[in-house]
Amino acid sequence: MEEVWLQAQSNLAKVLTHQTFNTWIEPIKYLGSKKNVLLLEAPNQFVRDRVSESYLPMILESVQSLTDSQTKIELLIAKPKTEKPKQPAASEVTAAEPEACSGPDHSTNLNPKYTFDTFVCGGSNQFAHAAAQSVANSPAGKYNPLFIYGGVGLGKTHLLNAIGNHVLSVNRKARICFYTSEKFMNELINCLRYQKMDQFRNKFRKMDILLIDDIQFIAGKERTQEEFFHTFNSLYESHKQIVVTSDKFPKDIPGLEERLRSRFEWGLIADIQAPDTETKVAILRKKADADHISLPDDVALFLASSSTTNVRELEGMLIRLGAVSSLTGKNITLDMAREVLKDIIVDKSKEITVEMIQKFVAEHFSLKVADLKSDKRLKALVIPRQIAIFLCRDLTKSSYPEIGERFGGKDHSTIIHSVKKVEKLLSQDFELRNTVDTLRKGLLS
Ligand SMILES: Nc1ncnc2c1ncn2[C@@H]1O[C@H](COP(=O)(O)OP(=O)(O)OP(=O)(O)O)[C@@H](O)[C@H]1O
Repeated sequence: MEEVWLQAQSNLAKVLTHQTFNTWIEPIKYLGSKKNVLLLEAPNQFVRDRVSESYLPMILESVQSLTDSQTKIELLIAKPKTEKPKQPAASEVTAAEPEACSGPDHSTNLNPKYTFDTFVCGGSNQFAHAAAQSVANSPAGKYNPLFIYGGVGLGKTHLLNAIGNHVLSVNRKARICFYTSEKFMNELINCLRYQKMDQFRNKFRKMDILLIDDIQFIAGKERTQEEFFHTFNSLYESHKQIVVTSDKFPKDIPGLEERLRSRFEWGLIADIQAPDTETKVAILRKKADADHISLPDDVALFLASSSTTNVRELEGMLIRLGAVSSLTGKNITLDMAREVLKDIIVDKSKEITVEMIQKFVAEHFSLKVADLKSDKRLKALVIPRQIAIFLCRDLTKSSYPEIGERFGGKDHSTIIHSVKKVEKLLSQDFELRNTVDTLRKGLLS
């Protein structure tokens, strides 16, 4: 059975990111077996709970594909050791002692490029921009917490950094920290692993300004929400400023604890909408000037008229044009932009087919389309297959039986099961959610 566990781990390593694997799967050790039960051991209760909550079905599937469907898993908690915990190997990126646990952290994580000066204010973002400026000018004043929400690539992170950079420019000694909620969670996990929660708490609770990006990712993460809740309370009670961003309004974040939701609503909630064409042109102009790219008006308008509202994508187009221009020595023209961006500025009416999805997903996971259609139960195939099926349901008009037919004649109940499985994982596993988002975006672009 030990061999089985090692093989299951190595199969899981292929489908999970390095970070997830190192944080959750690698620390699980083989303990023994009795009858058809595989006994595994988590280093502590926190890891045990989190793995049970989010990864056990995956682990079980992996183990059963190597043994049989009767195999069960019992995940126990390791007995506390009295000696000092083993230090991680240098190669264990995520298991490295977190910043909070390795002494005072003087770094703010702020991106110096994201300031109010480099932010273009237009109708779509003026409310959030004004709120951010007000907070930057008088932290912990009227608007505490400030909750900024809006779609992907609309400037939330930029504004969050702008607040921090402004405060720092006025007061170099201000204690500011910018964190994504994912980094907050990973640091929490590592501090729990190394039993250094005091340092974690001290670090965050001594801040003058706490800036947390993409707070929606802590939804459903019980322990992270609890710790964030206490951090929030401690800062709020000491009249320190908290600013968070999210892709949704607090009420619309599934899995967000009620007590956090209500706190986010204590202060000011400001949204950022998709930019209109004029704002897109103004952003492109500013970016072109900053990067010394000569951008004619008609080309700026051509880019701005593309259907994307994601400013990051617009910037990407501009950077690509700038690169082609400097490599070929040719000026940017409308014809050149049309040619260079023909794969990016796309015909949105393009119809997505099951075959396109199968090919795209297979390429993404370096698999054969035939493997996706097969009935093989290898872990490295099961998840990509389920994702492909989910995307077919999501992006095409095909019915369950039609999708089943195209996936090697599978029964429609198998297709429904796959769709439901991915739907469930999407709310628990942000790595999987990122993968699905990337695939969806790639197919739509
Ligand atoms: N109004 C704006 N003026 C100037 N640059 C902008 C503006 N809005 C967005 N950008 C730029 O677009 C890029 C994406 O913005 P940002 O990362 O802040 O988006 P976001 O809303 O945080 O996205 P995500 O949801 O992916 O976290 C950044 O390079 C940012 O500088």
